[in-house]
Amino acid sequence: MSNKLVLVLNCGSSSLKFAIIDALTGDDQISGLAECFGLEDSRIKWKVDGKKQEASLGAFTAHREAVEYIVNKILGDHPQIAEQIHAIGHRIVHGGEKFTQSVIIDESVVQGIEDCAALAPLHNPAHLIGIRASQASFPELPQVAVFDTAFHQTMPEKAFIYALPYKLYRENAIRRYGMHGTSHLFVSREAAKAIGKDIADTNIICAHLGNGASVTAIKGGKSVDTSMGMTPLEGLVMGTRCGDIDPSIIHHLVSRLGYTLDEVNNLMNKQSGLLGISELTNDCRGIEEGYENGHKGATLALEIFCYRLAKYIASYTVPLGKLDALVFTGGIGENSDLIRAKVLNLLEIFNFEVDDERNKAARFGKQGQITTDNGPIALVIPTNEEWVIAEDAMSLLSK
Ligand SMILES: Nc1ncnc2c1ncn2[C@@H]1O[C@H](COP(=O)(O)OP(=O)(O)O)[C@@H](O)[C@H]1O
Ligand SMILES: CC(=O)OP(=O)(O)O
Ligand SMILES: [Mg+2]
Repeated sequence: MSNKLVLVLNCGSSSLKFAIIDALTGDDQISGLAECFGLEDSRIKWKVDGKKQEASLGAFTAHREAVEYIVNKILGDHPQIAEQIHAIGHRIVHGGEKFTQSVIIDESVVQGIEDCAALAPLHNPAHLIGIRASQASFPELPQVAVFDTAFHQTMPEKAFIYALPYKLYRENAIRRYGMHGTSHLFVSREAAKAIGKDIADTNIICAHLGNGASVTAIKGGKSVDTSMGMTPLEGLVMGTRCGDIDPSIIHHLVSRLGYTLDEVNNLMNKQSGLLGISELTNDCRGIEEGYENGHKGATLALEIFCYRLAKYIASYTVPLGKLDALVFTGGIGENSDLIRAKVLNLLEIFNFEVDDERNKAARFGKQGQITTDNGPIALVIPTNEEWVIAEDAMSLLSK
């Protein structure tokens, strides 16, 4: 059978991740990242057959130029790959309540994504630019939207309604939506396979720890609670995002300390989290290095990150009742044996017993159990959001 390749685009506010991926096997033929949009040194990096390449995109360029570069230069150099692309799959962070599953993009879908932009102002406008650019570059190919929020649409009202006047939900769609759904879905399915259980009978807590981070309680394959909220700001401590804080701090910053609302938004999204606490870096590798060298800020940031995460994990035993596996994924979850061990030790009440050898072995893309066989199971499962997007695109198009 000929390969069914899908070009997957994940447009962020200042970057674009892409992959050309086989929907059947999940293997990527080409993958890369265009970054520093709008700055003097916008650039693109990619990998073909394990070989890394890099180029400048030109000063002050952004999504459109990046898509054009992918089409004209990268695919131009690899026509045998280009001609096997059947569809474009777009990661869309916010689909509100309108999109409960992936859809083929038409003008009404574009309008729907635009309608959700107020709920994800950093993400959805960038996705729309990516959709328009790839429609222009690939007019003959179908485009599919895959939503981060869709997986969490199974949450019950008690998990998604804020304790605000109900009218704000009814009239303004203000509620918790949750993100990283594509990752939580993939990882929970793989975890069920790894422990030899049917996903329908499985209770899993999944911690996706990347630049953004969220934890989800998954019962019978369905999301029943998750830590991100109306936007990706709620919940855990993240690279540059604060996660949960007392909402009155916003009023205090504006009325007493003279911040504008835009400055507060920027502060909480881009200057907080690991970066804000450590006063060193948002990158977990740098935080770990600081911690090893006795850097006070990095040590505190690491401690708060693990403490908040452990508290969330413990609280998700409430909707689940019982736990078959705790799963770590995302750049931090897949690589930081230090953070995993710290979190499992904080969860002592559940009797997790870290197996140091297994914990060290499950890094850099390797899946595995990281606890001993004497207690509850914690696993590392590398995520693959791009594969889910490619699979969804091909299965929608074959209907
Ligand atoms: N070996 C490692 N040890 C600890 N943290 C790591 C390691 N490799 C990557 N990370 C961390 O993973 C995070 C990025 O995760 P990733 O899932 O790639 O993010 P994104 O949300 O952009 O997809 C960064 O904080 C990075 O420092
Ligand atoms: C929703 C979100 O936080 O995405 P990312 O982790 O890619 O920033
Ligand atoms: Mg990611």
